[in-house]
Amino acid sequence: MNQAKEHASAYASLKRLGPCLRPWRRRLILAIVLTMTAMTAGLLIPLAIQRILDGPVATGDTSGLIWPVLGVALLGCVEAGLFYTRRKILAKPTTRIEARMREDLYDQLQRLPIAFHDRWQSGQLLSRAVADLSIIRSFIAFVAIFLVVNSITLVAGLVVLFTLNFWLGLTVLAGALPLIAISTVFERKYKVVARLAQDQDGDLATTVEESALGIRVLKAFGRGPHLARKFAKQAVELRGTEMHKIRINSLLWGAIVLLPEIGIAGQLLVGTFSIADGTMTVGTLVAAVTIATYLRWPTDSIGWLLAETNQTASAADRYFEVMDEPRTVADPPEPVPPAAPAHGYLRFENVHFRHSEGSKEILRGVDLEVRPGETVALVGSTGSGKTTLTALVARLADVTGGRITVDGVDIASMTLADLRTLVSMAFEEPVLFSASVRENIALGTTDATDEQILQALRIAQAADFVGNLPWGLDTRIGEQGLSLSGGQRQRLALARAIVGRPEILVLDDPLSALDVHTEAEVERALREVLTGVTALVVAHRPSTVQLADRVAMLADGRIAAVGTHSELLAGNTAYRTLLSTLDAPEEVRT
Ligand SMILES: Nc1ncnc2c1ncn2[C@@H]1O[C@H](COP(=O)(O)OP(=O)(O)OP(=O)(O)O)[C@@H](O)[C@H]1O
Repeated sequence: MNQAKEHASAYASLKRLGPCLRPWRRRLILAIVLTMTAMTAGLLIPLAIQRILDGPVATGDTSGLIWPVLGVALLGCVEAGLFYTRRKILAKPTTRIEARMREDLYDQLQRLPIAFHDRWQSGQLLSRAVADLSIIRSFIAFVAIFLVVNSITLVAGLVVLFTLNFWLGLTVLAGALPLIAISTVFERKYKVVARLAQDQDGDLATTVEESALGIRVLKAFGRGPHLARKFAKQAVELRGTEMHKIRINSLLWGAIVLLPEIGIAGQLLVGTFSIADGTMTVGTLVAAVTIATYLRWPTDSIGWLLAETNQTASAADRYFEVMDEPRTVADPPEPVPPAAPAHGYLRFENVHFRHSEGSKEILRGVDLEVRPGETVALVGSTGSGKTTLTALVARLADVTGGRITVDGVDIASMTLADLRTLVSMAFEEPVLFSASVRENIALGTTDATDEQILQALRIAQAADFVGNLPWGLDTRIGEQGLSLSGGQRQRLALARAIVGRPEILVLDDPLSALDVHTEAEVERALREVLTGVTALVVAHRPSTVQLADRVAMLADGRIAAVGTHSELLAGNTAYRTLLSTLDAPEEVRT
């Protein structure tokens, strides 16, 4: 990409922040005006000094000294007061803008399809939600304002200098121009390294997060040292990139210190000769040097501010990368309400599914009906697509062909909220959140009463152990419920699935983590719930098959056989073979 294109793309990225800033534009403009006024006050101080030196100091007449001195003090107070006010009036908009963008990002993450989350590392999302948004906040609060103000101050200061004395102005300009050119070159290099550091930071966050979540697996397999080495390697890479950033910055700062000093030396040289031949006053030289010193921050900062601007452009790119992801699983433009009253009649009609364009088709024409109140167990060899099929019922992904209906209404034509009131799920891996038991169960339905929660816990055989927790329903369960046993977590996940009394229950083998005794208890309880509900249950164990009225066998992306367990056992060789590969007590197989 050439330089013009790069600038255009950084500008385009920053321009996209416009709508986020629009509600606060008056305050932002006021902040720029206040900062401009403060800088002007600062620029006037050297002119007052010139008056003092060429007046009272040169003539020895101190009678008129009071006004310029008061003027300097007043200008100082105005400058300080305006800087304070700028910070104060910007605090609210910048933190609000950051919070709003963070909320929007979180909302987008909730609405993006599972396929997106399968593709993206969570650490990358975390670093976008935290580090990148804080870069954007500091850009709005500081960098953007000073980029405008410092550029104007630089031009205004040079105009004042040229007005004081042409040659003094030229000397400062001769120092400033190469500095700005050098800064611009460094800034371009810095941008590339800054983006690399942001991405590496995201990778590092992913490793830390995954190691924290998977700590049990890592310990059990003794993989801690391996992960530690991976982490150390990533940390060293990030350090290398940060060192590269520091090297670029050091060279820039070298130029930033050297060139203005040379400019001041030049001013002193020109000024002293001019004073000697009587074409300049001492006051003018001191004023010019003071202005040149005052212009050092606006000059020095241009490169750094441009680098920060580029860093913000890449933070904005990273933010909008996520925000631009299409919400492929979304409400239809003209939703159809579910049938009323709902019966929970679930039908798969020639359902096809593939994960992405061109990838292998996992489901290749699934036809299956689950009648109201019926429980159908879904069996199939590993990788045959059972989990995929169940995920389609709650639209965690959308079918790529055919359709799924509930009571004759295509689920793709309902709102997601309506569909997810009708359909509830429990997964093989029960995920619990860092919250109270009550909050974890109430995820299943937003307006659950304590009575409904307790009823769901009783059915899932979880009421006793929850009752024994130190604060009952209010007990906070650790991150992902790690302080509970696998069986306890699974029972809470089941309670969550049934608390909203859905018409259709989809269970992706939620019994797999339970011991034989507890599994039997939950199965007994489930039988009660399943009476009034349509259920599709993925079964990995023959004992789970016992829950079902009928069994559907998935093979080669289609339903290869449907019938009762005994029918299939008696008449289907493939079913018998499949069951023989599953882990089960002998008595269940017959
Ligand atoms: N995100 C994904 N992208 C591409 N392929 C995937 C993805 N997730 C799963 N698959 C593939 O889809 C196929 C079906 O997977 P699925 O998890 O539905 O099988 P399953 O029958 O539930 O298996 P198991 O009994 O082992 O749980 C597998 O071949 C799997 O590798």
